[in-house]
Amino acid sequence: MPGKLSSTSPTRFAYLGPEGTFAEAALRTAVASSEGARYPQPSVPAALAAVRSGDADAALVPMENSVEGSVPATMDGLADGRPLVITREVFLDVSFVLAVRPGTELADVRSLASHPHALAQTAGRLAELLPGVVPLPTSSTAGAAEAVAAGQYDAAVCAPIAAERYGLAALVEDVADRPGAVTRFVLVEPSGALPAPTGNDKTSLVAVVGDRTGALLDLLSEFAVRGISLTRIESRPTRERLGVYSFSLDCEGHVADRRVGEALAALHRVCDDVRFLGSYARADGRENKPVPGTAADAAFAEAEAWLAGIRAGASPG
Ligand SMILES: O=C(O)C(=O)Cc1ccccc1
Repeated sequence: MPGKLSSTSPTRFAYLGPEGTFAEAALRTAVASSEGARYPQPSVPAALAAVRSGDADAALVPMENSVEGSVPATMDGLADGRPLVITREVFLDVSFVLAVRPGTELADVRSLASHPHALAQTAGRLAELLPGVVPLPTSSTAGAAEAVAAGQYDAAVCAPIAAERYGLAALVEDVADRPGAVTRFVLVEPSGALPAPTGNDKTSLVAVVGDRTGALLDLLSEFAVRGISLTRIESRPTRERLGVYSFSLDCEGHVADRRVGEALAALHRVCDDVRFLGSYARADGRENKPVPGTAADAAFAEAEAWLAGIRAGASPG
């Protein structure tokens, strides 16, 4: 693996590279350089593989965008393979420039490349600016900028900082169709890492439901009856056959909270498969909804004591 760090290094952070990606910007906002070394990877699967192999201690990868939705490589990379867990989420405002080699004008641009999410968020403007130019996907925005510098494409959609990093000129600034886009990144670590509850946490998981009537309703009910609010749910193909899906979701609360732990245990009973993807501090600037008194840890503890009493032969109270 290029640039592998020695095991005596401080924390080794893999990220979707090369230098100049939004993932790098997100990592810089989340982790001071004194806390570890940054370690660019050519793709999301490569960043996750670096953690699985032990070449990196953690990886920062894009999870979803407010305009374009989830990043399939991250969703599928976390759902399959050796288990990893999310220990942190990071939100980043993204804005794009159309970057070219200095001297290139719009009329010279015959090829254009970027990460599919960047292309999707700029499709309207690009069609106006460059009619007839078919955009090509790359594994990152900065990867496209690097390829433009190498003469592989005429233009890239990337962060202003990537244009600078690869000696390109920003021919058009702010090329997004909708201003204000936010991307959510996640820091993932080997399974077993579990940040302590903060009181405002989220839990992520993937559940495979059976091909039967009401299977998704059963899954949702386990959250609803315990007063747990979902913040995201989406289906992904399991790639086994059409008709079998996994549901990737985030809910409010920490696995250490009784209601969340019991919901997870219930899913383990009612779903074909459940993978815990981590509990971590909520970082979108919003507060979890108030927990009904009947779903608080104290209510679970009281009910458990009551049941234990019955089982021990105490007179029903
Ligand atoms: O390619 C990048 O720079 C990334 O970090 C992925 C991405 C792509 C488009 C918008 C946000 C994040």
